[in-house]
Formats: sequence, structure tokens, C-alpha cells
Amino acid sequence: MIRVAVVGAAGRMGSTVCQAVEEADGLELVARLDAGDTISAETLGGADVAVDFTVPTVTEANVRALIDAGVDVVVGTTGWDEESYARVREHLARPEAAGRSVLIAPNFALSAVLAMRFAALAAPYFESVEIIELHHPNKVDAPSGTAVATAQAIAAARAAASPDATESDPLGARGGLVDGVRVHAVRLRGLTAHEEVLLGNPGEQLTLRTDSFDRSSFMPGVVLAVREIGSREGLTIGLGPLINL
Ligand SMILES: NC(=O)C1=CN([C@@H]2O[C@H](COP(=O)(O)OP(=O)(O)OC[C@H]3O[C@@H](n4cnc5c(N)ncnc54)[C@H](OP(=O)(O)O)[C@@H]3O)[C@@H](O)[C@H]2O)C=CC1
Ligand SMILES: O=C(O)C1=N[C@H](C(=O)O)C[C@H](O)C1
Repeated sequence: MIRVAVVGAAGRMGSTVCQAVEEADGLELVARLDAGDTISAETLGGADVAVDFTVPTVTEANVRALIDAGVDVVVGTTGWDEESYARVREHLARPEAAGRSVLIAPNFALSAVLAMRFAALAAPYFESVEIIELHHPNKVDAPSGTAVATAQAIAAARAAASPDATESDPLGARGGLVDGVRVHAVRLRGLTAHEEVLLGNPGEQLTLRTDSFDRSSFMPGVVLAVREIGSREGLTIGLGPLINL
């Protein structure tokens, strides 16, 4: 039995994860922590693994506290970058953290993980590429962590910038640049989590689209990560390595 604590347990994702853990074979939910709770071996209730779905401003501090409390950590919270990954690697490399492992994934939905991979595969074959991410209006960060990861994967796969003759854009209507890739964020009531990658060539377009209509879409990936994290070492980024992608 893998004992699981959920941090951010009262949130949209945290509460869904609590339910998924309770329903999963071989997992036992032993602690629900949220804002205002202290992270310690005692409050984690004997957990082997903690799952963090909180907010970008606190997740790194939570991960350090969870490592110090002696648990492996699965993180879905966004807001990570190369510097914060490096700090977690350093924290894990200390002798006191021997045996501890952390997985941080911007998106646990299979359709999104595959869309990111497909976008990187397609990117070198197209002149233009732009990303549109669309989310519920309660989301606190933009662009989405998934859009950032998608743009980074595209930029790593192709050297060329998309052609763009825009000379005047006082309102920033052309979106933000992530590693040279344009990202546009939509916030709309009724949406959950969606992303389109538009790839254009003369006379043709490839559109890759992933839709999470419901937070249940993230649960198989979260449960897989909880089951696998104990057999991994150090920091794993993304769900890809767990599904041979
Ligand atoms: N990787 C993935 O597949 C997915 C990632 N996400 C990401 O997960 C994160 C959470 O999203 P969502 O559930 O919608 O957000 P919510 O705002 O619904 O949930 C966040 C929860 O964390 C709590 N919280 C705030 N600070 C702390 C703290 N210091 N310690 C413990 N809990 C705290 C909040 O409490 P309070 O409201 O009282 O502040 C809230 O209950 C976001 O970064 C989102 O982008 C979302 C979906 C999928
Ligand atoms: O806040 C959300 O809802 C989501 N956040 C993640 C992100 O920023 O990419 C994953 C998914 O898009 C849902």
C-alpha cells in the first residue's frame, strides 16, 4: 500500500486527486493539507508520497519542506522554470535527502502530453507556429505551464523563428514570446483546460488540439506518477519519461 498526502487538498485539483487516490487500488489517502497547514512528518500522517496542487508562489517551498519531511513528491502546480528546477535538484542532492525523488509535470492528461510531443515532432516541418491556450477564468497564471512547456519543446526542435511582419502592436495583441514562440492566453467561463498548436506552411495548416473537459482527465497520470515515483531517482520533469515518450 502506498500512503499518500495531498497538499492543496481543498482546491479544484487537490480535491479531485483526493477522490482519485481513495478510489485507486493500492493507494491510501492519509493526509489532506491546505493553506495554513504546516508541512511536517507529523502532519503528513506517515505518507510515502505527497502530491502538490497548490499555487505557483508556494509550490517550490512546499517541495523543499516535503523532501525535508521524508516523502517523495509529485507536483502538478505550475510556475516552474530552469532556476527552480535547479534548486530542487540541489536540495535532492544533499545527503539528508538520499533516496528522495520528485516528479514535476505541467500537465498529467495523456492528450496534452501527446500534443506536446506531436508539436515538437511537427515543428521543424512548418514555417510558422503559434500556441493558443484556453482556460477557466479562475486560473491565476498565464501563460499556462503546458503552453510554456509546449513552446520550449517547439523551440528546442526548430531553429527558425516564425515570420512576422508586425511593426506596431501597442496592446501586445500578438501575444507573449516563450523561447521565440508566440503564446496567446484565453480565459473564458465554461472552459476547463485546452490548447491549440497552429502550424502553417504556404497553402496548408496543421492544427493540434488537446481538450481537458473535466479534471478526471488528469487523474490517470497523477495516479501513475504516485505509483512510479518511489522507483525513480532525483528530479523527473514531465509525465513523458513514465510512458516511454
Ligand atoms: N499538472 C497538471 O496536470 C495540472 C496542473 N494544474 C495546476 O495546479 C495548480 C492548482 O490548480 P487548481 O487546483 O485549479 O487551483 P485552486 O486554487 O483550486 O487550488 C489551490 C489550492 O492550494 C491551496 N493553497 C494555497 N497556498 C497553499 C499552501 N501554502 N499550502 C497548501 N495549500 C495551499 C489553496 O488554498 P486557498 O484557496 O485558501 O489559497 C487552494 O485550496 C495550478 O498551478 C494549476 O495550473 C491544474 C490542472 C492540471
Ligand atoms: O490551471 C489549470 O486549470 C491548468 N493548469 C495547468 C497549466 O497551467 O498548464 C495544466 C492544465 O492546463 C490545467
